[in-house]
Amino acid sequence: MSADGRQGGERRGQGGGERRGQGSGERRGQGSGERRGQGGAGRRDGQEQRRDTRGRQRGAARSEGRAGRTTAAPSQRARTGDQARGAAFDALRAVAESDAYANLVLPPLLRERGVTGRDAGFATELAYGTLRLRGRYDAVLAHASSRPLEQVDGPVLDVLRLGAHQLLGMRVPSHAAVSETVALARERVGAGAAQFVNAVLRRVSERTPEEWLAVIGDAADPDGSDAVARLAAVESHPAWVVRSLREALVGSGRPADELPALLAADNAPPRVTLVARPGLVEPAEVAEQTEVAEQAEVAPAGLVPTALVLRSGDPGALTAVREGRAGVQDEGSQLVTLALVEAPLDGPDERWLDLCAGPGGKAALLGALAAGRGARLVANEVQPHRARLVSQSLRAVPASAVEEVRTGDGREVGRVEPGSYDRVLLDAPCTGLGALRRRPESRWRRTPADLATLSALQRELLASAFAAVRPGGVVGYVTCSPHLAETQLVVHDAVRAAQRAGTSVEVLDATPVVAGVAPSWEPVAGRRDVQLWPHVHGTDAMHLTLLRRL
Ligand SMILES: C[S@@+](CC[C@H](N)C(=O)[O-])C[C@H]1O[C@@H](n2cnc3c(N)ncnc32)[C@H](O)[C@@H]1O
Repeated sequence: MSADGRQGGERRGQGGGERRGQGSGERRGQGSGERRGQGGAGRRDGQEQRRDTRGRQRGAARSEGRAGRTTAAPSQRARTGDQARGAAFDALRAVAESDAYANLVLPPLLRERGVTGRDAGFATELAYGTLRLRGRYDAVLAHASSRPLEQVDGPVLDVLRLGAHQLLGMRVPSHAAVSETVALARERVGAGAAQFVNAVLRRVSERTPEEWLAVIGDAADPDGSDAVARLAAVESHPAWVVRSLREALVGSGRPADELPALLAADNAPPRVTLVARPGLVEPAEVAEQTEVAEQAEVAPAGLVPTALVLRSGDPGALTAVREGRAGVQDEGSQLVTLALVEAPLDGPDERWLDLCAGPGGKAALLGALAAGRGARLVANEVQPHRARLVSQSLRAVPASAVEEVRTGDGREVGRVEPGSYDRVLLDAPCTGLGALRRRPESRWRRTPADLATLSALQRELLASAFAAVRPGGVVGYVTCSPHLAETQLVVHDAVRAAQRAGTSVEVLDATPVVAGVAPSWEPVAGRRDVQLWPHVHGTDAMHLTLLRRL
């Protein structure tokens, strides 16, 4: 909870995600790989004071150069609504109408409107939290509304969801949450709809969040026999995702009863993790820069030595991040990259390939490590604009360690350059079901049909990786999805297909390698691959299988 009675907002830029169709991985702009500019909540600057205890902006009119409006009648002032809520609403509409990504539309909206500091944090948590918890809030609103939600216009429903998140997810005082949201409704969807919003939100405010969870859980699962339906409603995930995550937990050797904790972790804003790229900057130097930047605070992230958690402040304010010597990168991404580089290898270790490199977070870490070992990296990416981001991400890596950043279809590389690389990273395009906390809307967009398309692509890319690596070389197969159809099944099928085609590949035991780079990580009995989890490791649910071509 913040000093003004609301829960702290999410840092801007936290809710990563990629453009549609680009599969998984880190967020766009990450380091330049991941997004920058995570100002938002938690900043101890003058902006913090600008929101009063009712969650309203104070002095916003003055700071936005519209001081003249403050002389208007109170009713007229209310109609101007609130810039932060307005921006959150517009982001939700862009997501609904234009298939936009919230984390791509909201930051520019906030910049254009001069919403900064604490207000930006409020708007970000409001938008991202509302999107993540949409399923839960729709179940609540269905109870509170006199009309079936299917008959409520999209913009009105989005206003209601924003109100529900303030009441139940952000603990904005009820009177402020209702009156400010009704003002927003009046401004954006009209007076009649505002009355409806008022009536529904008042009903929502009559119960505590805990009471609502019991109500919607019981409605979804009246006789206590359908745990998936209950969890889907209460933890706001589509039922097929709940089932898939349960299968992934069990299939990776974890107990099914961890499922509620996993789903809850998907609903929490992720922490901002920095990578200090080895040889380019020391973690201690990054920490010192945060002292200079004053508004930042870092601490070791805990799993791998390159990772630091940025507790507050804007990563973009750090010189090392601006220069590309450090970046914003999930700790799981760091772990799998470090593990590939540490995998035992006989013979030369000179030429590395990142087969699906965009936007370049792992490529930058690989490049930094390659520079320290006298190796050279080829980074391949199918989309030209993402290949440009890879180059940007590699800007601090010595040129001698970067052979080429190229645009091309990774499925062709094995055929065109057979047996040419000592280590190959395949960070495959995937559903991103392991990074739902970063991509607020993605759980509602993904469908089981995506799995068929993506897993076919993953198999082809892995076949290409097997062909591109030299005999004795190592392939790291990585996804930021734990879905078994994208992890274990793809590996199993691709190994068998390679065998049939005359290429022998063995699955290496990744556990000693990962234990070497992440001493606090605990292996799971009976498994040679590695599956990370947000509720256990605080990372995205990254998967790693290490393979050697024989
Ligand atoms: C999971 S992301 C990679 C994230 C990246 N490794 C990082 O750490 O920043 C997958 C990438 O694969 C790219 N991709 C999709 N199909 C591809 C293909 N056929 N060949 C090469 N890259 C492809 C996508 O555009 C996307 O940039």
